[in-house]
Amino acid sequence: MFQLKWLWHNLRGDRARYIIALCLSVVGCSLTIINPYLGQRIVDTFLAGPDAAHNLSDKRSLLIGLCIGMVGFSLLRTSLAYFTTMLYERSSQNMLYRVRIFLYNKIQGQDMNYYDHNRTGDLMTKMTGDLDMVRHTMAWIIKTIIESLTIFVAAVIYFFYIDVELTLWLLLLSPPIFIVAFLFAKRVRPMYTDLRERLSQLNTITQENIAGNRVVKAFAREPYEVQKFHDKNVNFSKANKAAAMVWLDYFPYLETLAQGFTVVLLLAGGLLVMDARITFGEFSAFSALVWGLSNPMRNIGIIINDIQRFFASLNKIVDVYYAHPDIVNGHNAVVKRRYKGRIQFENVSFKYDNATVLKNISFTVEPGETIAIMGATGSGKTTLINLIPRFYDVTEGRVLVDGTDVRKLELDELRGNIGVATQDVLLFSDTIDGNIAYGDPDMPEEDVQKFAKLAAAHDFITKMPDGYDTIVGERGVGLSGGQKQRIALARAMAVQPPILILDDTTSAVDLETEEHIQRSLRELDFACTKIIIAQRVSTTAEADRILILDNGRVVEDGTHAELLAKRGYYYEVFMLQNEGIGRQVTANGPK
Ligand SMILES: Nc1ncnc2c1ncn2[C@@H]1O[C@H](COP(=O)(O)OP(=O)(O)OP(=O)(O)O)[C@@H](O)[C@H]1O
Repeated sequence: MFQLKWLWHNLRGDRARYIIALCLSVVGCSLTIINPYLGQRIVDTFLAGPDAAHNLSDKRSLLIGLCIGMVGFSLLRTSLAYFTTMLYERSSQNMLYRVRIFLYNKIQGQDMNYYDHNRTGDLMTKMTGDLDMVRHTMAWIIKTIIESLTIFVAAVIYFFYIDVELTLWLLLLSPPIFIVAFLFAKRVRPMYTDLRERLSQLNTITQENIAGNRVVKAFAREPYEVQKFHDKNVNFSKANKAAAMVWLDYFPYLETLAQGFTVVLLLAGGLLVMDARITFGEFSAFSALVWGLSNPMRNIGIIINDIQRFFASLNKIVDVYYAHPDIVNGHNAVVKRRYKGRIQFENVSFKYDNATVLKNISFTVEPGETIAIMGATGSGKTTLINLIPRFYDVTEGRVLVDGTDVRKLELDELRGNIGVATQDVLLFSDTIDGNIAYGDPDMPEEDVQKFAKLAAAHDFITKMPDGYDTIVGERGVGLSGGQKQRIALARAMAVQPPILILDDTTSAVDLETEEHIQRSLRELDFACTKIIIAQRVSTTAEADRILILDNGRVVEDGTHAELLAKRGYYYEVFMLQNEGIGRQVTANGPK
């Protein structure tokens, strides 16, 4: 069975420990028949046998020996159970640790397409609840199955040894119990798959809500969000109750049948005692061990419930476990090269699923050139630059860096040569220093400050209470939009890449600061090809070339002056913006 194979595979490193735990479970549970046997001897020899009174005075040492034996075996069983549980816990926790690392690496290695199609809340559920269900299976479900089976088999063998007929009478109850259990399992299985899905929706809502709490507050939508959460919570709770109710439908039958063991024992066993076919001691052994038959039957419901949860969780985990990104590292470069920074797009088209976003785009950027990309929102600018570091692969055509198709370049080397400041700025919960030096944690303090100055961030950073050691919260909470952008820009420049991609990075900074940044970008002390997405003519005007995108196509391509002369989209934007900013930029370039 696939699930067991998967568990076995991932138990690597702890297999011996786990097998020992299973063996000890079997040994420990087999010992359960010893005390009823000793009890049987005590009853037959000292309480109910024909020579009981005589034996009580004559064989006192045997009685003491049997009693000590009972206490000794109880202690032995308890110690074994303690040791066994420890082994189960250690092996299952070790496995959980390994699989969690594996899954985390898998998730890290996925491409953008994967993240587009997977909800964060769902991935979090896989990494936490689902993985813990797998651990629970190893440490509890399999253990309980093995122990219940061992006790059942040991009790049946012992019963057969005492009286075959009475044992068969008792076993008559097993087939109906298995039928009821089978019907229950069949009905409850889809419910747990559904339950797992609802849990994931609940987690997704919670995660989105916490991450987006500023938007929620800004729109005063707390009651709406509470209601949304409430709906999902009710949804999950209802599914949980429904699954529990199904169990209650079957529980009375299972419980009655399990109780039936005692009834059959009392009736049939009592008759056999009266017929003197079995002794009182044997009857007492039967009654002491009858739980060995009825308890596993009672546990069946709980075990089936947990197994179904395990199946639902494992199905989710293997989605990640066996997921293969489309964009992979073809080979590992021994020495990472520094590129010159030549970028070519050759007849590039791109589709997200079925929607074509870029159509037949061709252009070349020479090393050291600065190219600006402008266009209406949704025209495909971000998508276009995402193709250079291979966040996505082209659908048609080729993207080349230094004359080589990016799909043939080593991925880490390629990405290591590109500094990106994305449109949505994400800063980590770390110091400002740590955020700027993210691409090179060994970066000296002076360099961090140098790039912060270039990004016009140094002044506001030094005014903060702890300067560069100020911890910025998740998503850069505590900083303004423009401040976050400047830290992200410093982070991108700090790796001194031969290719720098800036996606609307100065949209939230004032014009004066932007000018400072423009100057810095012009005067960078390392060779660098720059691709800048911008909406302001003041940003694009100085670029060596400007591309205008419209609906996924390059509709204008030229210098500032050439595009103004064309009197197309760029000219219109220029006119609109110049009216607003007092004609800072002229048709001959910026002043
Ligand atoms: N991950 C995605 N999955 C599916 N469609 C997407 C995805 N990202 C963007 N799109 C679609 O692709 C088109 C181009 O988006 P893109 O982000 O490249 O535009 P843009 O020009 O950068 O816009 P903006 O200036 O608003 O940032 C849009 O229609 C958008 O809805």
